[in-house]
Amino acid sequence: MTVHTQPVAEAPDPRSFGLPVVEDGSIPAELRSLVSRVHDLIDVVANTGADRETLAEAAAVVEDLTGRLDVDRRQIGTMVERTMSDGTTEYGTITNIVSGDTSPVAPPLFLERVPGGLRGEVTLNTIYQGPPGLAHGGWVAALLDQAVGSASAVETSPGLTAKLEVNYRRPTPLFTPLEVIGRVDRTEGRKVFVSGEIRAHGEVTAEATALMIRVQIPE
Ligand SMILES: CCCCCCCC/C=C\CCCCCCCC(=O)SCCNC(=O)CCNC(=O)[C@H](O)C(C)(C)COP(=O)(O)OP(=O)(O)OC[C@H]1O[C@@H](n2cnc3c(N)ncnc32)[C@H](O)[C@@H]1OP(=O)(O)O
Repeated sequence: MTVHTQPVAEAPDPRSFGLPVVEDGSIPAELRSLVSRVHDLIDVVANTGADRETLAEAAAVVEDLTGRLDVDRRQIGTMVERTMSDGTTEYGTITNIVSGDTSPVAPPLFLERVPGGLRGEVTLNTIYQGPPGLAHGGWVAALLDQAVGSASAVETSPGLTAKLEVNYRRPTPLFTPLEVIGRVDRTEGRKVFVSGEIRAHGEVTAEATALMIRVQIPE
């Protein structure tokens, strides 16, 4: 007797909220390289002293490239599924401005799991400058928001930030490796109390406490 088996369709992970999902491993190396080159371009453009002729040429080249790349745009909300160092997966929007794989504006921040939360390293260039040589306070808050939000998502389930309090202890320097940490302190139903910090040379430059509210994951 021959038994015909049907391949079982894998149910979509509810953590992707029914949105299109791209696996991080399937992002072409060429796209990753382009994102990185454009990231460098943003920093260079913000600081260039090139002559007018070169600037005009560059603007035309970039305009042309923009036109060529503006095809098959991804749906807003497209998620990336990332496999962490411990083998677990997490979801985030692929263009997330702080840590999205395809965002040329993202620093980028790679967070890895540690007991109770996440830890990552990032070095900021002049794209993120506020005061001279220092990170903009809004970006410091954005890094902390992402770290605590992602920690809450991986330790419990995804949610939105209801409240974020940042204490700026010391200036956060550019061009210096920063350690970014987010952790879950306690959970009460949908409320997740989280905290995190940024360190430069081992010293805390900013710390945050936040309240994440877990959203209903569709059945
Ligand atoms: C369409 C949803 C899709 C979600 C998909 C998520 C995928 C995530 C994937 C991967 C994570 C990656 C990480 C991201 C990191 C970055 C995070 C951000 O940038 S988030 C954007 C900025 N934040 C907002 O835009 C929130 C705007 N606010 C709201 O939408 C609502 O206020 C919300 C959802 C936060 C709460 O609204 P309610 O109606 O669901 O719930 P209520 O009943 O008001 O609150 C629940 C409990 O929380 C308390 N609460 C709410 N806000 C509070 C506050 N500000 N302070 C103190 N308590 C508060 C309330 O008192 C209540 O407590 P009691 O249950 O009664 O004990």
